[in-house]
Amino acid sequence: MSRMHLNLSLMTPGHFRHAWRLPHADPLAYLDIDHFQRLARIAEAAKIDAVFLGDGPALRGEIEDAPGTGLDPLVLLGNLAAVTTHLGVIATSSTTYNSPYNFARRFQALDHVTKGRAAVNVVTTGTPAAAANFGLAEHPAKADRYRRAHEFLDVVTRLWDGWEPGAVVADKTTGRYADPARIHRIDHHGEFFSVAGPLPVGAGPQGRPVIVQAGGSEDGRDLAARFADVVFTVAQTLDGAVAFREDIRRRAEGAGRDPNDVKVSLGVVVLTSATEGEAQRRERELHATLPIDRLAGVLLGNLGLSAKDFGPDDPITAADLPDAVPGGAFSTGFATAVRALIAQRPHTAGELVRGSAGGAGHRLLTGSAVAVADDLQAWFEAGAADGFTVMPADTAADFGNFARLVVPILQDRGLFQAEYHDPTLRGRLGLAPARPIGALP
Ligand SMILES: Cc1cc2nc3c(=O)[nH]c(=O)nc-3n(C[C@H](O)[C@H](O)[C@H](O)COP(=O)(O)O)c2cc1C
Repeated sequence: MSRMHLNLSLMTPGHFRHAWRLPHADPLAYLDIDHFQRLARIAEAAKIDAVFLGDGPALRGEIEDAPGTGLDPLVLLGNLAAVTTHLGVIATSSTTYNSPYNFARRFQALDHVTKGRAAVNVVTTGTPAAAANFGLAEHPAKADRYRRAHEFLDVVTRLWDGWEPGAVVADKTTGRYADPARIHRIDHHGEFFSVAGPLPVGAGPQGRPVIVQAGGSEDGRDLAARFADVVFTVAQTLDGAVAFREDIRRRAEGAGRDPNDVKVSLGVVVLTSATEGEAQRRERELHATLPIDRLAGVLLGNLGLSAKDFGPDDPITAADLPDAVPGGAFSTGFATAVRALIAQRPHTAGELVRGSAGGAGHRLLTGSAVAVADDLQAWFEAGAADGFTVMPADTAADFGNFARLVVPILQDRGLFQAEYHDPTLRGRLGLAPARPIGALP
């Protein structure tokens, strides 16, 4: 029986960003390293593959009603390496608002300090506000962001591959430390970057950190087909998820890769408790924290609709939707997921907001541990994903509930690992050893 992969998001206070209002919640937990170390230990005890943090280099969302983006994921996740031994760490980082040399160096360092458990979730950044933090008058157009991302990852992977195995000889007798002939410059000159290389040190245990990609547009899918080891995706419908995974595998094959070397990790917001009744009660409590009118306006904007035309309780039909996702949407992937839901039947913006935990697209799965396990098993066995990136609805409750209540059911069914069988994340994901995509001189 094939096994699913499971990642857990550390997003705090939860994928319900307004969960900070609940009586038990600590409104500053998203800044507390003890909170995150506690979560990392819970995840490792459950044999979770990796913990994950989304990110954007700007204050995102309305800070007036909820915390948005939190601590820099690289700094935070690097700290968790010190309190874990097997748990992978997936830090989101931008190809638009970074230099490839520093990016390559930082994630190579993360692979060394985690002893082969590092992954980067590459995004082109969906938050226009980031542009002003980097001296740009406006957020680059998506096509330009993706063209830059291709060159960016080509440079990064070639830098990661720049030191051949055995470049360090460390001969104490002759005093020769390394063989310069086995350490390669890349001398890249392209549209966006000029980078000489090499990096100051050689590769970590994985050769290359695992590359996760999140972006569901045509350009996003092409980038994933060429570089991604894992694609983090979003779907509200089973058919939509199955079609996306088939498309990614087809595109990877078209890029000359083995489609089994690209794993699809489907995002799902999980709200689970020991009983169905308690889960439903908690869902009502979390829904009550949402500023529905404002969030409905954000969601309508992502669909290319206006809050002037649709109130939170007005049904949106497929006929109301523009032919294509608007260019300014946070993510085509998210908007496509919601459009697929509306294509099944009309939904109100309020329903869509509640059904995606107040966000813009990930499916909310509420239920008892058995019901959640049944649902994940059904989507996995239908070919919707190679695994899931589980986003706790209320991290203070659902992170631990998922790890302690749902994971053992999946393990008992033979659907998830009961032990860590490989010390590196790349090995555990069943990925081919890292190999040069860009040609070394
Ligand atoms: C599942 C998923 C997760 C994403 N997470 C982030 C994120 O954490 N930060 C971010 O800036 N963009 C995120 N995005 C958006 C894209 O990565 C990217 O930033 C850009 O908006 C293009 O997305 P698109 O190809 O889906 O249109 C995410 C997209 C998807 C589909």
